[in-house]
Amino acid sequence: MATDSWALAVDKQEASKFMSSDRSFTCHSCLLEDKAAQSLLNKMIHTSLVNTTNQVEVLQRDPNSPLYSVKTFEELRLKDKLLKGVYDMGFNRPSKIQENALPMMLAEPPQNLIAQSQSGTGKTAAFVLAMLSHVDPTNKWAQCLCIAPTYELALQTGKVIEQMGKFYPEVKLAYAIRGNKLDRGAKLQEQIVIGTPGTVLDWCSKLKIINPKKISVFVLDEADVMIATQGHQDQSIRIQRMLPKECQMLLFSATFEDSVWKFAERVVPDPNIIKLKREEETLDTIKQYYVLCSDKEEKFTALCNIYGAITIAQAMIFCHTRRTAGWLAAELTKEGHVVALLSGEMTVEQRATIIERFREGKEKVLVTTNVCSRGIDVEQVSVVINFDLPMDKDGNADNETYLHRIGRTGRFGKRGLAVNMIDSKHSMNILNQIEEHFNKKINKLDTDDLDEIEKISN
Ligand SMILES: Nc1ncnc2c1ncn2[C@@H]1O[C@H](COP(=O)(O)OP(=O)(O)OP(=O)(O)O)[C@@H](O)[C@H]1O
Repeated sequence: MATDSWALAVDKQEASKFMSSDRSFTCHSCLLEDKAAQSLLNKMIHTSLVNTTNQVEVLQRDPNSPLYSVKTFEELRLKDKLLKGVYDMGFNRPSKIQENALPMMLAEPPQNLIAQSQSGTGKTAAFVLAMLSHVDPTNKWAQCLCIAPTYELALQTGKVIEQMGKFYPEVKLAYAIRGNKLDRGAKLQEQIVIGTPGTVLDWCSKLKIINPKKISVFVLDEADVMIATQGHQDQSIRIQRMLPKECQMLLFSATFEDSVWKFAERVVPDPNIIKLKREEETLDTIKQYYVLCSDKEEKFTALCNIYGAITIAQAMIFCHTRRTAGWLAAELTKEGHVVALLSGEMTVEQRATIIERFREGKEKVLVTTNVCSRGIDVEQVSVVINFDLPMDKDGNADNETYLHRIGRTGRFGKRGLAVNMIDSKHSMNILNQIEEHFNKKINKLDTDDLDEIEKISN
C-alpha cells in the first residue's frame, strides 16, 4: 500500500478534479444540466417499457368515488384515430402506471393528478394520450399546455405527441422553445403547446400568443428536474396562476423527495396521487472482495489477473476521474479488450449510443466515471470493478452510490461479483465505512493467486 500522506493527497487531488471537471453538484445550473442530461439519457435509452414488480400506490382525492383501473386501451373509449396511434407505437396494453393514471386523467369532470414513477415506466405516453384525447380539433387555439425543464426534453416529448397523433392530423403541435420566435399578439392556431417555462410564460403574458384562460389541460413534466433551478419553479407557478380554476393540472416526476412534493402541492390543487415505488436494491446476492495495491499501475495488473483467471461476460469499471478512466480504457485496449468509455466531455447523444451498444453486448467492458453513469441501469452486468471507491465531496464513503453500482433488485437477483481496488489508507477507510454501513464483510482477494481468483467465480 502507498504511504498515507502521498496516497491521501492523490485521492484528494483526484477527487477535487473529479468534482470540477465532471460537473458535479457544485452549482445550481450544473445541477440542472446534470439532472436534465440524466433524464434525457434515460429517455433515449428506454426504447421499451421498464417493467417493475412493485405495486402502484393510489391516493384518491375523493376516497368514496370508485377507483377505476384498466387492463386494455379499448376500455378507455379513445377515439379510433388515437387507438390506432397507440397500437402503431407497439403498445398492446397499458403499463402499470397507465392502468391507474389513464382513467383518472380521462375522467369527467377532469381530475388533477400527481404521478411519480421511475424513468421508462410510461408516464410520458400517458399524459400525451390524455392531452390528445382532450383536444377539440375544430377549435383553432391552444388548449393543452405542457412544460418541460429543457429544450431537449421538450423536443423528446414533442416527438411522442407527433408519433401518437400520427393518425389525427387535425391536431397540431407548437413548440414554445428558444429560437422559435413569434410576433407579439400573433395568435397560435395549434391546439397543443410544448415548451420550456420561460418561453411559455412569455407567450402567455408578454407576447400574448397563448390565451391562458383557454387552456384546459396543463402538464408539468419532470418536476424533479424542473425544481433544480429556482427560476423554473417560479415561472411554472406563474404560468399555473394564469390558468382557469377548472383547468386540469397534471404533474409528473421520476423521484419524490420533499422539495418535489412541496412544489407539486403548490401547482396541483386537490390532487389524486399515484406512486410506483422503485424496487429496492440489495447486496444480498453479490460477492464482494477487495484487492490491496500500491498505485494505479498495480490496480491495472490486478484487473488483468482477474480477467486472466475468470470468464467475465460484461464488466463495468468505475473511476473517480475522466483522466483515470481514459488512461484505463487505453491500457485495457492495449491488452486486447474491447472497451467502451463513457466520458464527461461527451454529448448526451454520444453517451446514449455508447450505453446502448454496451447493453447490446457490442462491448464487453465499460469504463466510466460515476458522474457519467449516475442513474443509468445496466442490469445484465455480472462484474463491477470499483477501480476507485465511491466517495462524497468530503472524502467519505458514498454508500448510496456503492449500492447503486453493484446492488441488484429482486428481479435481477442473479449472482454478481464486485471487486474494490484499495491503494491507500484513505480508500481502506472508505471500504471499512461501506462494510459498516451495510453490515457486510468484504473479503480480501489475492490477485497474484490464480487459484484463489478462480474460486470467486464459482
Ligand atoms: N403501454 C405501453 N406498452 C408498451 N410500451 C410502452 C407503453 N407505454 C410506454 N411505452 C414505451 O416505453 C418507453 C418508456 O415510456 P415513457 O417515455 O412514456 O416513460 P416515462 O415514465 O415517461 O419515462 P421518461 O421520463 O424517461 O421518458 C417508451 O419507449 C415508450 O414508447
